[in-house]
Amino acid sequence: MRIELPTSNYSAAAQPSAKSYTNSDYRWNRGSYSRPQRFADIWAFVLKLLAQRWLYNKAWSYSGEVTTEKKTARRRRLAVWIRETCLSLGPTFIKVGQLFSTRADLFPIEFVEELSKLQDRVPAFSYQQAKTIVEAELGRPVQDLYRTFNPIPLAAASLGQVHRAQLHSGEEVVVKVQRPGLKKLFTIDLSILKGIARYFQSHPEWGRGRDWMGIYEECCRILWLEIDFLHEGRNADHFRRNFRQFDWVNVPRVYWRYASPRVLTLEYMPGIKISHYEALEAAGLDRKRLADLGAQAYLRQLLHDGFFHADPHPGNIAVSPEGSLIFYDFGMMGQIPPVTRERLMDTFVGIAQRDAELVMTSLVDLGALAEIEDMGPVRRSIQYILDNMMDKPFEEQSVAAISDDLYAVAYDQPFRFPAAFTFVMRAFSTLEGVGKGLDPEFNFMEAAKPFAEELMTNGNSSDPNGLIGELSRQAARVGTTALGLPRRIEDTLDRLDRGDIRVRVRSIETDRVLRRAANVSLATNYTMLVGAFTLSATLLLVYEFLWLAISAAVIAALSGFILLRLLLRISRDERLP
Ligand SMILES: Nc1ncnc2c1ncn2[C@@H]1O[C@H](COP(=O)(O)OP(=O)(O)OP(=O)(O)O)[C@@H](O)[C@H]1O
Repeated sequence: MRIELPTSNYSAAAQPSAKSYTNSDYRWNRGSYSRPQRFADIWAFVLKLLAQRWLYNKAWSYSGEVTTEKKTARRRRLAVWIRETCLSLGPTFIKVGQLFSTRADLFPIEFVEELSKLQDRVPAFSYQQAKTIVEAELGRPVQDLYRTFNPIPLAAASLGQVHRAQLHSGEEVVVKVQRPGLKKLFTIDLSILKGIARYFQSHPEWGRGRDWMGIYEECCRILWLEIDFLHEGRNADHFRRNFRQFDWVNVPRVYWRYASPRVLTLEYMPGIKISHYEALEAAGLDRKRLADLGAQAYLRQLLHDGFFHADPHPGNIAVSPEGSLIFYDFGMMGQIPPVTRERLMDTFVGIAQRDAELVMTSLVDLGALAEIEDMGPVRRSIQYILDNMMDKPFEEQSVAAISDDLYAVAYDQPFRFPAAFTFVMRAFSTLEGVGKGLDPEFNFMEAAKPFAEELMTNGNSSDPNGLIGELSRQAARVGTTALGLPRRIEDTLDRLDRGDIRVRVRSIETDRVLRRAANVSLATNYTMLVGAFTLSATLLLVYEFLWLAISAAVIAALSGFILLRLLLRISRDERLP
C-alpha cells in the first residue's frame, strides 16, 4: 500500500483546516475523561449559564440605566460564550448546539444565531487511530482494503474525519472514519444531560409549557442515528435515487463492501464549497445559476420528495468543475410525510394570502401550535406579521425575516414548533443566505418559479389553490400591492368587529413621573438607612465597640453611595426634555 498525499488542485478549495487544530488540547479529546469529570464540566457550564440568566434580569448588574441595547449586547456576549463552551465541551455539545440552532422557539434569537455558527472546528485524530478503527470495523488490514490511503485527513469534524483513498479496483474514494471513543462520550454526556433536562422540566418557571424531556429524547434519537454510518449510507442512496434524473445534482456513491457502523467508503467527489464565492468565480462558474439550482434542489426535497438534507450548512454543499451541485453528509435528514407536506403548503399559501386564520389553523394541524383556550392573541400576532409584510410584494420578502418573525411570535407564546418545521425554516433561511451570497439579486420566490412551473406542467399540481397556483398568482401581483388596499381596509373593519384590534397607549410623561416617584421613595429609604447606621456607628464608637462601629460605618457608607447615585439619577431625569 502506498501512503499518498493530496494532489488535486481542484480539491484544494475543499481542503480542510483540520491540520491547524491537530494540536488543540480539548480535555474530551485526550481520551482520559471520566464520568465525574464530565459531570463537573457540564454542570459548571449549566450553573454559570443559570447565574448569567439570573443576573440578566437584575438592574444593578448593569452600569447606569438598563437599556434595550445593553440587554441585547449582554445576550450577544452570552451567546458567544455558549458557542465557545459548546466547542470546548466536545462532540455531544457541538451537535446538541447545532440542533438547538434551529430552535428559535425555545431560545432568544441571539443564541440561535451564534449556535448556527457552530462549525465543527475540532482537532483531527491520528492516522494510527483511524487505521485501528478501519481494520477493526472492516475486519482486514488497511492495505488489503485500499490500494492507497492518505494518512492526512481531508476534513475533520466532530463525529469523524474523512481520508482520501483508492480501492484496489482503481476507484478514487473517501473513507469517513468515526472519532474514537465517541460512543462512550455520548453515553456519559447524554446521561448527564438527562439529569439537566429533568431539572429544567421540574423547574416551576422553565418547565411550564416546555417539553424538555421530549426535546432530550429527540436529541438522543438524532445523535445516536448520526453516529450510525450505515444509516448515513442508506440516506445517501435514498437521496441519490431522488435526484437520479437530474444531472445538476451529484451525490457520492456508497461502496457497501467497505462500510460499517463506524466506517463509510464513498465515491471521491471533489468540489468547491458553495460559499467560496471567489473560487467559484475563478473557476468560471455562473454564481446566479448556482443560486437558482440550490433553491430548486431544496424545494424539490421539501415539497416533492419530502426527504431533505436537514443540515444544509454551506460546508455540506459543493460545486463540481462542470457546475453541478454536490451534496455531502447525510447523517441528518428530515422526512416530511405527505400529509404534513400538504399542511406546509397551506402555511405557505396562508403567508402568501396574508390569511392569519389559515396560517394559524395549518400550524395547529402541523402540531406547531398547541391549541390554547384563547387563540385571539396568537392570531393577532400572526396577523401583525402578515400585515407588515403587505407593504412589499411577497417576492421581495426575505425568508429569513419571515421565519425570524414567526419565531419571535413562538418565543412569546406557550407553544413550540416541531423539529421538522424548524428544520424546514432553517433550510430555507440558510439557503437564502447562500443564494444572496452567490448572487446579491437572488430572490427565493423568483428562483422557486421554474420549479413551480415544472410541477404544474407535470400535472402534479391538480389543486389550483395549492402553493403553485398561489405562487403564480403572486407572480402576477408584483407591483400591484396598492390594489390590495380595499381588502386591507375591509380586513381591518372585520378585525375591529371581532375585537382583534387592541390599542396600546404609552405615555412617556407618565412613565417618567412613575419612575421619579419610585426613585424618590427608594431615596427616602436609603436616607433613613444612612442616618440609622451613622448614629449606630457613633454610639458603638463611644462605647468602644470598635469593630461593630466600623461595620456600621461601612454599611452607612455603602447606603450613602447608593443614595448618591439615586439622587443623581433623579436630577438627570428632571433635566430630560
Ligand atoms: N465523497 C466525498 N468526496 C470529496 N470530499 C468529501 C466527500 N465526502 C466528504 N468530503 C469532504 O469532507 C468534508 C466532511 O464530510 P462530512 O460532512 O460528510 O463529514 P462530517 O463528519 O459529517 O462533518 P460535519 O459534521 O461537519 O457535517 C466535506 O465537507 C467535504 O469537504
